[in-house]
Amino acid sequence: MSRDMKKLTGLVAATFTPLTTDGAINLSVIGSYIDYLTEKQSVKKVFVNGTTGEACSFTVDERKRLAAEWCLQGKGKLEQVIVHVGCMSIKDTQELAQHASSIGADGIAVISPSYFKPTNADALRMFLKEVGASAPDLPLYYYHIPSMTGVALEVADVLNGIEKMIPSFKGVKYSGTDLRDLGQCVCYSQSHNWSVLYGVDEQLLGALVLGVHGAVGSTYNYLGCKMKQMLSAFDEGNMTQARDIQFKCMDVITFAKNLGFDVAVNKQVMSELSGLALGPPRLPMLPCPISKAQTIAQKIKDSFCLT
Ligand SMILES: CC(=O)N[C@H](C=O)[C@@H](O)[C@H](O)[C@H](O)CO
Ligand SMILES: CC(=O)C(=O)O
Repeated sequence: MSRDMKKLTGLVAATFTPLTTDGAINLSVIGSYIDYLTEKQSVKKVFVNGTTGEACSFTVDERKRLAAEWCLQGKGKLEQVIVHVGCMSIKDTQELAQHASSIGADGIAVISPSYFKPTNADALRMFLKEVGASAPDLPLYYYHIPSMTGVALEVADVLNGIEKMIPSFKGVKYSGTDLRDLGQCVCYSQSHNWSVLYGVDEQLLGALVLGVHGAVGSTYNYLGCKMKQMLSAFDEGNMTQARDIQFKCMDVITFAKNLGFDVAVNKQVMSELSGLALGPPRLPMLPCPISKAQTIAQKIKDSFCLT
C-alpha cells in the first residue's frame, strides 16, 4: 500500500453527501463534486462523512460506499481523503476504520461516543486507542466537536501522553471555541509533528494566530478560494487583508445563522453556489428551504463578489 503520509495542513473541505431526490446516496455526483473543489475552489483535501456529510444519519454500508467512491474518484485529483468513522457502536467504528484502510484513505478521524460519554480524558484515550488499533497504518485524528457530541473534555488533557498509547495518532480537528485549550493543543502538537486543524470557519484567523496547521470546514466547499487568500495574506503578514476576508466570512455566517443555518440549509446553499445537485438532507425532520438557501447564497455572492 503506497500511502503518502504527508502532514495534513491547509484547507480541507468537509464534504456534503449527495442524495437523490428520494433520499438515496447519489454516488454519481462525487466525480463532478471533486472537479468543482479542485478546479473552482483550489481545494484538494477532503474530510468525508463528517458533520457536514450527515454521516451519523447514514448506515455503515452507505458510509463505506461513500468513502470508497471519494477515494476512487479522488485518485490523481485529491491530495488527501480523510474519512470520519465515528458511530455510537465501537464495532461499527472499527469496521469503518478497517474499511478506510482497505480503500486507500489517507487518514481517519473520530468523534467521541456521545450517548454513553467518556467522563474523563483517560476514558476517551482508551476509546481512541481501540479505534486506532483497527487501522494502525492510517493517521488517526481526534474530532472535537462539543456542540454536537456534548463531550467537552479539554483536548489538551486528552493529548497528554497519547503518543505512548497510539502510535498512529496524528492530531486533532478542533471544532470548539476555547482558544486556550486550542493553543495548548498546538503547543503539545509541535513536539510530535501532529496537525491541529481548526473547525470553526468564522473565526479561523484567531486560530491561525495560535499556530494551527490547517482548517476543516463546510464553507471551504464554496469559499475555498477566498479563504485560501486569507491564509496567504496571513502567511505574508498582511493582517489588514486577512481580517477583511475573515470579517466578510463572519458576516455571511452571522447572516445565515440569523435566518436558521443548519446542515440542510448549508447543503442547499452549496447546491446553489456550485450547481451540483446535492439533493435533500437525509433526515426528514430537517427542512429543505430553497428560498432561504437562495437568500444566503446571494448574500455570499454579493459579499465576496462571486459571479
Ligand atoms: C457544526 C458544524 O457543522 N461545524 C462545521 C465544522 O466543524 C463548520 O464548518 C461550520 O459549518 C462553519 O463554521 C459554519 O458555522
Ligand atoms: C466541518 C466538519 O469538519 C465536518 O463537517 O465534520
